[in-house]
Amino acid sequence: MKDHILEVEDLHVSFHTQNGVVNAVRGVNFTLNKGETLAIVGESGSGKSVTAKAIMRLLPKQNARITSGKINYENHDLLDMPIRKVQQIRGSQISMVFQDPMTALNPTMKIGKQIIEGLKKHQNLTNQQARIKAIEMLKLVGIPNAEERLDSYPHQYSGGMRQRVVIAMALACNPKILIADEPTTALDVTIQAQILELMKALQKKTGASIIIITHDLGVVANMADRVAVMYAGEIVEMGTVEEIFYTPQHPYTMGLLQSMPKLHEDRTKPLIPIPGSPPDLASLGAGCPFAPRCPYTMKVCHYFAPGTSEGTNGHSVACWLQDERTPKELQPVGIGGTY
Ligand SMILES: Nc1ncnc2c1ncn2[C@@H]1O[C@H](COP(=O)(O)OP(=O)(O)OP(=O)(O)O)[C@@H](O)[C@H]1O
Repeated sequence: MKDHILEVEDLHVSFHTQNGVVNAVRGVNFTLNKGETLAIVGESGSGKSVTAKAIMRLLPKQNARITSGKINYENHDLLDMPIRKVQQIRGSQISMVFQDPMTALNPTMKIGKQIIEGLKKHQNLTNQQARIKAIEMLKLVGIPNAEERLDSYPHQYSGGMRQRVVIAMALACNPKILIADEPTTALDVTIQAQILELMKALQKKTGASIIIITHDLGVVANMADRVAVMYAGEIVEMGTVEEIFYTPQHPYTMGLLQSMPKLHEDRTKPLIPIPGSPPDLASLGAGCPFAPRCPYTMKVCHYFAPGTSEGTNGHSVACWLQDERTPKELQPVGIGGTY
């Protein structure tokens, strides 16, 4: 696996719903390197969270099906592993932080007890050792009066403090991978910056790899080494953060760059939304799913889905415009820019 800690290969996930089968993730491939941060971006409903939940085997049993694919973690396929084994890995080697910290916290249990239980379960510590470590973790994430705060309930913490606790819990066992799904979306800008700094500092300390799912290009610029852009259940472009920001190749990526907030830009400046809306994942046609919204569409786009072309350094794009048979003059001039 070279320096890869995680390899996702041809992942397909569908949901059985009243409206038919929703193909939420359609052939996703990516690798995560040791110590790197990979951002997954895309509009709502593009399959970001479903991809993350598939890695953690946290999809709802009732209607979700992983129809094919492999998720290799340290040379073992997580999809082929008994769930008990996955549960051991989850929380100790791969941790997840969600947008709403209350999904990870039990409202009726004191914060200290929740952290201590997790530590005892995954690290075989005694009560006393786990308590010391819990205080240490709360201090590390900047909770004042950590020792006293162990005895508080989640509702006695502010939203930002609760998310710090969740990050402390997620990192308490030194996971090798942290998956953060919109971890700061619900928080105000100052707290958001503090939480991101905290994640980076902890990553530096532990060497963990991070997958961060976000709508915010400021967060991407601040955190990511590489970026995967998702649309309609597929990764349509993937590259380093510089490639994605400065030389985007997929018209969808270009549209996203104009429609999402950026770090150093006046945040009151109006954003330009991508016209139209994402396709119905229960009834996708044969062509490129972005074709109905694409300003550069060609005839072929409506009939055949594009393959993925690999550029330099792993910058890949799934778009007919980048096909070698497409005349260069039809290719859009990149709408990159500052971030
Ligand atoms: N429990 C579910 N039952 C049925 N369909 C679902 C379920 N969860 C997700 N989906 C489908 O999968 C698609 C992708 O969902 P996902 O949550 O991955 O989107 P996302 O890119 O993370 O969006 P957001 O940014 O809003 O979180 C959705 O559009 C929806 O159609």
